[in-house]
Amino acid sequence: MLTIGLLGCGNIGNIIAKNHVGVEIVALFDQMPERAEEMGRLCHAKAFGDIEEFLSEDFDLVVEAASVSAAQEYALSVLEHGKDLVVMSVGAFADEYFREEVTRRAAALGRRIHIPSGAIFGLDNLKIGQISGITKLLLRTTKNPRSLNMECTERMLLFSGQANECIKHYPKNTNVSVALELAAGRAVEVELWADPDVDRNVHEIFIEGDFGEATITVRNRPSPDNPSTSYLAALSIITLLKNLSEPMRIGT
Ligand SMILES: NC(=O)C1=CN([C@@H]2O[C@H](COP(=O)(O)OP(=O)(O)OC[C@H]3O[C@@H](n4cnc5c(N)ncnc54)[C@H](OP(=O)(O)O)[C@@H]3O)[C@@H](O)[C@H]2O)C=CC1
Ligand SMILES: O=C([O-])CC(=O)C(=O)O
Repeated sequence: MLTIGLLGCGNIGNIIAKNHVGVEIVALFDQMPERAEEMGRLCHAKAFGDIEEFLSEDFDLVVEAASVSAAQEYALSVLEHGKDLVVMSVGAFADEYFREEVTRRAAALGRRIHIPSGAIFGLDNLKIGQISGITKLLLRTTKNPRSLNMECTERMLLFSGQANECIKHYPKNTNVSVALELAAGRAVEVELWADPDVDRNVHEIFIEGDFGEATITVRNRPSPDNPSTSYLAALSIITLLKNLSEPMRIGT
């Protein structure tokens, strides 16, 4: 069975710990050591307070569910320790130089980096953008101000522009925009709205290209323990882990 180490023992980490399928969690790390220890009691895995010791433990793959800065800080080290990597904080790869460095190192070391579909649908066939023209790619994200850690009394446009700029300002809320960018192999326009009248994390994706047009609307339930993060994101990573060791691959 695939063995994993969880880097980040917050909301997504806890959902994985309680619901994982087809993998064994053996090691845990969080910058708040008490969170790793508490989770260790829950899933009988070893909690580490030191990243080097965590990465030196014997397991196959690190699941990062911590933060964009954690992904940037530890990705190379994970690969150097002979482990594959699942990155939830995909905004880390908005930095092209960093992305190329990590990809080069993974190739040299024979390691793999997996990016889950996270809080959206449609990432699979959007990859056709790597071989066929996509002329428009817009993500409109709308969240309750609570999910954005702010207050407002009416619908308000917080950001309009490119994904790689948006993620710098909203690293806890717009990782999906960078996932879209990586899948399609082109820039993504982003609008980020706060709306006190919505109780879901809504992602509307507008795509036009040689294939035709597509519009995808995802109305996500926020996670009970972290309203910034949609519950779908945690389900997505659990499913990715389940599928990693299955012989048949589904989706582009
Ligand atoms: N790709 C996608 O579609 C989506 C991605 N995400 C991203 O997934 C990640 C996890 O989400 P979620 O579980 O809800 O977040 P939480 O904040 O609930 O949990 C993250 C945990 O990781 C810890 N952490 C943060 N930085 C570091 C670090 N440098 N080293 C070790 N531990 C660290 C946090 O500590 P502390 O509380 O002290 O910061 C916290 O305990 C986030 O980056 C989020 O933005 C979320 C939704 C969708
Ligand atoms: O969970 C969501 O709805 C999206 C999110 O926070 C992100 O992409 O960072």
